[in-house]
Amino acid sequence: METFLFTSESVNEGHPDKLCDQISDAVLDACLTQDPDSKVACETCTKTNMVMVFGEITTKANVDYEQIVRKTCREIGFISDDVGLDADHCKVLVNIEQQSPDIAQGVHGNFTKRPEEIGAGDQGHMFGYATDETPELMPLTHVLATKLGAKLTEVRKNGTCSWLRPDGKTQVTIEYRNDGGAMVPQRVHTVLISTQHDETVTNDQIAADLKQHVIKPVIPEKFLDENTIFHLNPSGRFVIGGPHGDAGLTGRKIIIDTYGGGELMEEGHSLGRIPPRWTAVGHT
Ligand SMILES: Nc1ncnc2c1ncn2[C@@H]1O[C@H](COP(=O)(O)OP(=O)(O)OP(=O)(O)O)[C@@H](O)[C@H]1O
Ligand code: MET
Repeated sequence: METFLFTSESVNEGHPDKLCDQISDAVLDACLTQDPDSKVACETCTKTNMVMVFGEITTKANVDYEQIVRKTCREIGFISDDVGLDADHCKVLVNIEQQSPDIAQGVHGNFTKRPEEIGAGDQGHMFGYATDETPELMPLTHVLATKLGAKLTEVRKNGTCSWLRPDGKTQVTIEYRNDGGAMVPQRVHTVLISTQHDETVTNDQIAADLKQHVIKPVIPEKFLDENTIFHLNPSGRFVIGGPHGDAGLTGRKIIIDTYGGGELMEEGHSLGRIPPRWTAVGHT
C-alpha cells in the first residue's frame, strides 16, 4: 500500500506577518463598518518599533488608522519592547492614498456600475478544493497545525503558561495512505513547535508544557505513537520575537491561510481588501 508524508505549517497571531494581516483586516473592517461601499487595498509592514500601513483606500468612513494599528497590536499582546513591540509607543506611519482613478473606472465605473457589472480591475486566479479528511473539509495537516497555533495563544492569554510570548510557528507532518486516490491519514509523523518565550523558563519546561497543554489537547491520541517525533523549540532560544526578531508583511502567509500547501496557489490574497481587489496584491 502506498504511503507518503505531507507537511503543513502555521503561525499564530504574534507572528510578524500575521500581525500585519490582522492590522490590514482591522482597517478594512473599520472602513466597511461605516461605509459598505469602501474600496480598500491596505498593506502593512512592520519591523522593530515601527508599523506602517499603506495602500489605496476610497471611503466615506472617518477612520483613525493609528488607533487601529495600536489597538490590534495591544490585543495580540505586544505591549512592551521586551515582548517584541510596544503598541502604545511604537512609530506608526500611515501612507494611504485614494484608489487610482484608472482602477476605479475599470472596477466600478467610479461608483456608476450595477453590482453584476463590477469587475476585478485586472486578471486573477483562484484555486480551492474540499477534502473529507476532516469535518472542516480541509487537510488534516493544516487543521492540526492551525489548532496548535490557536492553542498556544489560548494558554498564553489565559495564563496557563505564563512564560509564553506572542510569536510562534507550528508544523505537522502526517503519514498518509493513498487508498485508490483518497488520502487517508495514518499517523502523525512529526510535530514541530517554535514559540517565543520569556527569560524565566528552561527548555525542559518549555517542552513539558507544550506536550501537556498544547499538543495533548489538540492532536487526537490515535494519531500519536512511540515513533512520533517532537521538535519543541529546536532553535534552542526564542526570546526575541515579533517584529523585533523578524520583519512582517501583509499577505506573506497565504499558504497557511488556505490549504497548508496541498494546492495550487494564486498570487493574490483577501487580507485587508474588498473582493474586487483580491487579485491586485501583485500590483500594490
Ligand atoms: N530564535 C528563534 N527561534 C525559532 N524561531 C524563531 C526565532 N526567531 C524568530 N522565529 C520565528 O521564525 C519566523 C521566521 O520564519 P518565516 O518563515 O515566517 O520567515 P522567513 O524565514 O523570513 O521566510 P519567508 O517569510 O520568506 O517564508 C519568525 O517570524 C518567528 O516566528
Ligand atoms: N528574517 C530572519 C533572518 O534571516 C529569518 C527569520 S527569523 C528565524 O534574520
